Amino acid sequence: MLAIISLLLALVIGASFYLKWKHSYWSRRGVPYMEPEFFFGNFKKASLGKMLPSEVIVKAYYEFKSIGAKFGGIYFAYTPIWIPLDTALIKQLLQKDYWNFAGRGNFYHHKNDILTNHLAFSEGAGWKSLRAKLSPAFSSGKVKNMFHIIDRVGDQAESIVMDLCKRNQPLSIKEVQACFSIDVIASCAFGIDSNSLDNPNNELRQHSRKLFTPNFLSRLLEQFVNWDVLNFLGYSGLGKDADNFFVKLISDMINYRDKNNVTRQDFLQLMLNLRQKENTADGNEKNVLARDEVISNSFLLYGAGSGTVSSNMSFLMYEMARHPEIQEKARREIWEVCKYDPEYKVTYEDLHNLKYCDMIINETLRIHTSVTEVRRMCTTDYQVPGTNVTIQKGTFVLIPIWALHNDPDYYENPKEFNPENFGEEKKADRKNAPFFPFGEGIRSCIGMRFALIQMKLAMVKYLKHFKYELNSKTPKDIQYEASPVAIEPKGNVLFDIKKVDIENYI
Ligand code: HEM
Repeated sequence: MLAIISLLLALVIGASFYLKWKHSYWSRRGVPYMEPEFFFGNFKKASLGKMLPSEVIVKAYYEFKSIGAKFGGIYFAYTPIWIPLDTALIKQLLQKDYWNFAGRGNFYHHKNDILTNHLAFSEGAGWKSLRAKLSPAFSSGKVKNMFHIIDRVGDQAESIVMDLCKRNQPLSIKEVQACFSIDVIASCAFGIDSNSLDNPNNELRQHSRKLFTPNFLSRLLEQFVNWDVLNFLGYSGLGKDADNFFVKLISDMINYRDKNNVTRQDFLQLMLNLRQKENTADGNEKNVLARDEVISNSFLLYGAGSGTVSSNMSFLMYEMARHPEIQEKARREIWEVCKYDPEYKVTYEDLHNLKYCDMIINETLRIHTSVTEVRRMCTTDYQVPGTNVTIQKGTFVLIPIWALHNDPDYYENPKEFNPENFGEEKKADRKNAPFFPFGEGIRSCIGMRFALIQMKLAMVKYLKHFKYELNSKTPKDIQYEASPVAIEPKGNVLFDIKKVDIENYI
């Protein structure tokens, strides 16, 4: 008995020394660090729901900045994460030295977990080749071809607002915008009319809700258990239900198009066109894009393109309701572009003339940076320039863009919503101020152009005919909640709607 107790005691003491040693990783490397706590590292409050994970990164940013450090280290449980804060260093990592950080370190299994075998999770040469194949699908010409899809869904959103206005009901912006974004991207990435605006509880929406619900337990499992073991045990990054649903949905659509010779101008078609054969170096033939790659990348565009746009539009409209004078200025610009005609249909080209709306979008992306960090994994040992610190291969890197965008050293009164931050007058100051809501460098967001067009057209649809005020149930101060792809405004955000008096604008 005594022997067993002694053995257990020795194991406990050994384990505790080992875990302490794991938590000394950054101090052993001479990197400033935030003091970790047992088991949780620096994410105890975040794990207990008392803080957002993104707020932990903001806290770390200011802690390191207060001691004049250019970078620092934190721990997710026992996994070290490196946080660079110096803007010159960040630019170097994302641009000149991007090849040292050619991965993101997400959970994926190429053979068995089809939906995670896509551009955003791929690394190195595989990523580079896939990115080159997919990039043409996001050119301005291709995005312009999809404008009519966004416009049609936008009209539907506009009539929903009209209907609510007539019935004197408040608008739940998160709900309507989520359906708006899902319908646009489902049409462009899967080629289906999902009709979430008319039927918010359809099957696609239900599976999407699960997809966008953060799952801390999964993230922990992925950190602690070998990925091949997880896969052997039947674990999938998204859950089996979601896997089966989305794979079947996209496969059915591919089969339908192949069988009926149907073509459309959307992302799915552009990827299907890449299935033609190419010659490989060894003289064989292979598809430029395999069928599974079409499925996983369609799914990626859906996942990356719906949550991000909808959270940003919800923040933007929240700010409009909080700032009636800014809302009014945007509306006047929209009427001007619409040639003061209530029936005028805005064109793709017209959107370029909405300069003040652009400023509002940028200010929203600055202050509420929905993708709060740019994530990388170090793929070859990297000596930080001007130091003797080496970041080891396999280290996670988080670039704290939300913190940088709200740092008073770069933006005066950073918590004040001020579109003038992106006006002509501040152009010179902006050169030194960090602003990269879509990331930076060769791996920045591939969907940026598509996202910006969608947001601007959504502004036209929401603002031209209606005014918004905060409903009494909606807090004046914006609070945040997390989703796996973005942060979004907390809770149900309701606005009271009034139809504008057209006489004031024509
Ligand atoms: C306002 C909306 C959006 C924001 C704020 C946003 C932000 C970002 C950010 C910060 C990244 C990481 C960039 C980096 O690592 O340097 C990213 C990557 C990506 N985004 Fe977006 N995004 C948005 C909309 C979209 C849309 C609409 C799509 C697709 C239609 C999309 C597809 C992607 C993809 C595929 C990647 C991975 C690119 C790669 O690894 O090569 N995003 N996005």
